[in-house]
Amino acid sequence: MTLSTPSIHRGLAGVVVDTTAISTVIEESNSLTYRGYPVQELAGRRSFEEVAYLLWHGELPDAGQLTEFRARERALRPLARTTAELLTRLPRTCHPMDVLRTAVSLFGAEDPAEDDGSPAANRAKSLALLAKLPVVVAADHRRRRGLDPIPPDSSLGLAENFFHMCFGEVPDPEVVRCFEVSLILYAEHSFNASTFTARVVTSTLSDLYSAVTAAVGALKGPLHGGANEAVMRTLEEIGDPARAGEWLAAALAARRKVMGFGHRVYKHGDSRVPLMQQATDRLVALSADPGTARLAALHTALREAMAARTGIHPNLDYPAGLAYHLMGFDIPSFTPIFVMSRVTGWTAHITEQLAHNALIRPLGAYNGPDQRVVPAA
Ligand SMILES: CC(=O)SCCNC(=O)CCNC(=O)[C@H](O)C(C)(C)COP(=O)(O)OP(=O)(O)OC[C@H]1O[C@@H](n2cnc3c(N)ncnc32)[C@H](O)[C@@H]1OP(=O)(O)O
Ligand SMILES: O=C([O-])CC(=O)C(=O)O
Repeated sequence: MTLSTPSIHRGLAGVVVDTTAISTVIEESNSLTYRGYPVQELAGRRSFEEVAYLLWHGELPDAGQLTEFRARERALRPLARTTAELLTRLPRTCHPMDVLRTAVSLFGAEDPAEDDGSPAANRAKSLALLAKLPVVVAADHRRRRGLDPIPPDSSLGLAENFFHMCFGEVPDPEVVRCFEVSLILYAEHSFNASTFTARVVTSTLSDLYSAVTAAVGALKGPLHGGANEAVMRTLEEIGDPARAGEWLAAALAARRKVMGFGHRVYKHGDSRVPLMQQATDRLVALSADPGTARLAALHTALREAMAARTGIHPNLDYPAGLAYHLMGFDIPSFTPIFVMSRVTGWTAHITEQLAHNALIRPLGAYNGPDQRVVPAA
């Protein structure tokens, strides 16, 4: 008997698994829209809080809705004392993504409505995550330096407050704006690996915290969100703009993946890169550090060498990695900052999955041994 070979889609490349009304990449114009609005226009004209509202509600808020939304986000920031204490007991050497993953899990454990999957309950949980995750990331950023946490300041917007909780001060408004642009560009990207992870967990009718915990784990990997940290480590490894070409030749010969380059969907360049690169260039111009010009030259040299040798374009993580370094964050906090933003997209997808749920359960083509008899023990 001959069995017909099923077609295999390794990595689900090119497979359309469901519909979504949240965002789309438009191939012809190489653009990305959130709920129909070009992300570049949103980044130029709106705050990150407005974009979060848009992703969750489908429309931008009017003035009254925005005022209420901002007030609720600010009120939800403080962590429960038990959660804050538990997080400080994690090893100081663990990666901040481990801290964040644990934090989301703890938020679920402390929420009496954890298993209420109604749209209203999930919206409230999503807003609480948006408000609390920056507090966790900032406290951990300080813990790594042996410093006490700075409590959230409800007079400050989300981005400004995050800087204040990390460094005790709010930087130049242009720096805050570059940060906000990065949060808006990172917020949502359709069925990427971490969002798909959240949808898989949700499809079993598990709770929102479990889905977000799993998504944090998926984003940590260097082929996905972890690449923004890997970009800075690559630049550190190369060290000198003059070495970029030689380093790249050796990396490609060793079949190493160059972090911050390539994309599963964009094959002609990531639509978000030009705007993020513009923000990064602005940060370079604002920097008072004498080493910045050399670092920026190295960043450009590697991009140009990669284009010349492979034709592979940078993805959003390439300019964002350098931008976060220039803003003063240490490398391990780059992917956690991505989480602070992407939690908006994940939770929008969780709501959408629940509204039209079907258990996500693909098939595998078995290629193990033929059926055999268990030998007697
Ligand atoms: C926000 C984000 O998550 S954006 C993505 C962040 N991730 C990274 O920057 C990690 C580096 N990039 C990569 O590993 C890949 O480009 C991915 C995982 C993002 C996309 O991968 P895929 O769509 O599966 O493409 P795939 O890995 O098959 O690449 C096609 C070819 O280009 C090569 N290629 C793709 N990206 C890179 C890269 N960054 N460095 C070197 N070669 C690369 C592959 O080796 C492959 O070559 P081959 O056909 O000779 O084997
Ligand atoms: O879409 C992807 O595969 C990865 C990505 O760029 C993102 O999640 O922002």
